[in-house]
Amino acid sequence: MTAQILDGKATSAAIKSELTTRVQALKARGITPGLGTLLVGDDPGSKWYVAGKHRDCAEVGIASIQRELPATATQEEIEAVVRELNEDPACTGYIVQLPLPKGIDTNRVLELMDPDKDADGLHPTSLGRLVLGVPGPLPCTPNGIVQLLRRHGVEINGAHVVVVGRGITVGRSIGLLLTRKSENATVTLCHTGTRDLSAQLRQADIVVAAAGVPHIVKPEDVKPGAAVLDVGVSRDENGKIVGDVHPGVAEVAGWLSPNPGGVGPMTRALLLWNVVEAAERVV
Ligand SMILES: Nc1nc2c(c(=O)[nH]1)N[C@@H](CN(C=O)c1ccc(C(=O)N[C@@H](CCC(=O)O)C(=O)O)cc1)CN2
Repeated sequence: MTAQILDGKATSAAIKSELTTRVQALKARGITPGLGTLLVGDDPGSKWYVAGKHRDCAEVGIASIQRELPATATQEEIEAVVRELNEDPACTGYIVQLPLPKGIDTNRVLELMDPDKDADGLHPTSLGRLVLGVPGPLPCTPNGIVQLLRRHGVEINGAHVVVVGRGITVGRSIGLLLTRKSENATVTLCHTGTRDLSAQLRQADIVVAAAGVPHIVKPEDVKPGAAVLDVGVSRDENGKIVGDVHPGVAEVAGWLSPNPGGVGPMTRALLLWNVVEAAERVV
């Protein structure tokens, strides 16, 4: 078997095209959605991701507000910019690019954000709303995964999903989405304390690999025909991306998200989605 591709590039392009129409409708009613970004430090990867977010905004007609601080910025200086973005009417949603430099209390920064402007869906209020089933921004990578599966016709209803990794951006939050009545999956969350990861993986109809451990999901761990989403990003000695999923999985799985070109572009598209939805909510 050679797995069918869960094509994040094509799917994100389709979502961006839908969002362009929604942005035009908002503009016709006098509302211009604006995404703010706060980048602290000069990490080349973070710079590249932030630049990509603004390119995406330009593509769909969302305005851009870019704030940058040096790596030496203090907690107070970062919090001052967060307060400015909270007050800026042109900024209808924003993100603080992660990770923040060592020594900065990230949770304190995130908690200071106006939850109604949380474009990442990672503010404690947004996660609480998700638990309670109250409308609000959804975490971008988990929502991107749900969209990628739905738009390729992969059955989520009743599926057993095994998630590897308990980080807040993906592992911990995706279970909240997938166990909603609208998705109706059963979710097992595996992590470094899981005794027999292979045994868990072999039960999965859908695998979400978000551990950041190269090739942690091996072909012999995957049930034939399962859908496998490769979220982990590690780099080899040449800087090339190495995912959490071994390439041999393509011979066993029914569906596989490439990495790059799978979940990453979806994360970017779902960020724009949150900005548009937030603007639509205030109309
Ligand atoms: N505030 C946030 N910080 C971070 C997030 C986030 O969602 N919110 N996620 C990551 C970085 N990230 C977005 O910020 C991100 C990473 C990767 C991609 C992506 O499209 N990757 C490409 C490959 C790119 C490459 O070759 O390096 C792909 O998968 O095809 C998008 C967004 C950490 N910080």
